[in-house]
Amino acid sequence: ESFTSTTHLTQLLKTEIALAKSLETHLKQEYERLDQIEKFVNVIKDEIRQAQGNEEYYFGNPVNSYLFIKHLTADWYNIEELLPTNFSKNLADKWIFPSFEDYTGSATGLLRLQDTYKLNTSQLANGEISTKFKSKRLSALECYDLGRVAYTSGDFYHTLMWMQEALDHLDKEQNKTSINKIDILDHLAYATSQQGNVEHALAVTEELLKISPNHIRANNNKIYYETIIKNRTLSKQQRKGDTNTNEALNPSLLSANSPNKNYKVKNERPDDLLEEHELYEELCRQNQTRLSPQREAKLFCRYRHNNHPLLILRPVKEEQVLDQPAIFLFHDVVSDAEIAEIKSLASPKIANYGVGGHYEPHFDFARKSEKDAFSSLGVGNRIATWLTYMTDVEQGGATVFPIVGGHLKPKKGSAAFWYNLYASGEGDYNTRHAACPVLIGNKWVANKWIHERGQEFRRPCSLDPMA
Ligand SMILES: O=C(O)CCC(=O)C(=O)O
Ligand SMILES: [Fe+2]
Repeated sequence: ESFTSTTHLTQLLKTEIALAKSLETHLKQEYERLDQIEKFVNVIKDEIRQAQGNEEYYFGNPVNSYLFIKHLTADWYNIEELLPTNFSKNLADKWIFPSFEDYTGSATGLLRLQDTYKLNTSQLANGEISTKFKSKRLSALECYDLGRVAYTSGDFYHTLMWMQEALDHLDKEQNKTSINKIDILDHLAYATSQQGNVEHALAVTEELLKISPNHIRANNNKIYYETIIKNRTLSKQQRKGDTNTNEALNPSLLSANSPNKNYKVKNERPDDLLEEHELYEELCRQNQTRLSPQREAKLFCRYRHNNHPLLILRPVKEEQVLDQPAIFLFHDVVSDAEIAEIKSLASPKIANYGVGGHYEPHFDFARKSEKDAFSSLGVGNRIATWLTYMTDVEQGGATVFPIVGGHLKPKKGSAAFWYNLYASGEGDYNTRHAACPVLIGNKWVANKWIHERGQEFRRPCSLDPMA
């Protein structure tokens, strides 16, 4: 019978071999897929174990909260693709997930903290935010992903730092499969050249080509970088009339410089920062107002009652923290119960700052050019600000006054007070202020703006514009 003829069976054996091979490949892919999902589950289970019941402390660490948002966005998007259709849709219908903007926002917040508080990339990546606060050491992939966010927004200053860091971590990692060295080198070379280090970009590109000689972009870039260096050298030679061969033209010399061996590269922060912004950051790094002894001598603390019967029984602790403009702190003016109540009232006057959360320098009053700023309210301009601090902030998050050098550290239950307008109704430009990024902890504030209407007797007008 032909069905059992040896020739036929031999033919079918080939089929079986192909089947076994194909199934094995499939199984291998399935194991890899499940392995990836399992790794992700383990990461987030570990995170839950650390965060649950300890939320304030855990999320008060900027690296922890950045990674947390990343797990629920970028990382989850990658895992989603490994799951059956509708799996994630069913979850998304039931639960709130952060958006991709939340992810890039928290990355930007982390990079902002790095700039404002001059945090060293390696220390941050090793989880050493400060001597007191530690978090986990970032993996090469996590460093790379942070660099990717910077790269996508055209921020090559931070891309360079984080790709370099990713490379250093990769060298030390046992399990190197998490991220491809080629991808890191590719980004590093580009960021490096964008930051003006063409020779180094060429060295990095050559390092990449050693691993992947046929990498198309790298090959093109190599030619491009070499051309730049050559033209630059030529023009230098023309200027000097110098005919010596420049060292930079010798590619073997360049590739001898391994890009991950502490190669000194120029990485300057873009210098389009406003002078005010530099002042603001500088003030954020200080931990107090710096005043001359003469000015400091004018400041005072006292109990204040304004002849109000209740306040006579229990006067308010008043501390003047700045003379010009006069800024006061009133201590222990709101109770925990009141704070809880205020926090529950979602309103634009209440702010909760997250990772790197801040508020750039601004005035609370409307300038003359902004004629209609508060017209819909019909209450006039903001005469004064009463800013209640509803949390202590472990590190950072001060309210600073860049023009006059004021620095107020948030203190739970205290409130800051200052006049934005002179009695004439003119704005006091020295009241320009900002909220520094929160480095560690959580910051809640409530603003009470006191408007002009209704204050006519309490603070009568003056005709002197600066009174
Ligand atoms: O949060 C702060 O320290 C200041 C907030 C502020 O200036 C504002 O909300 O207008
Ligand atoms: Fe303000």
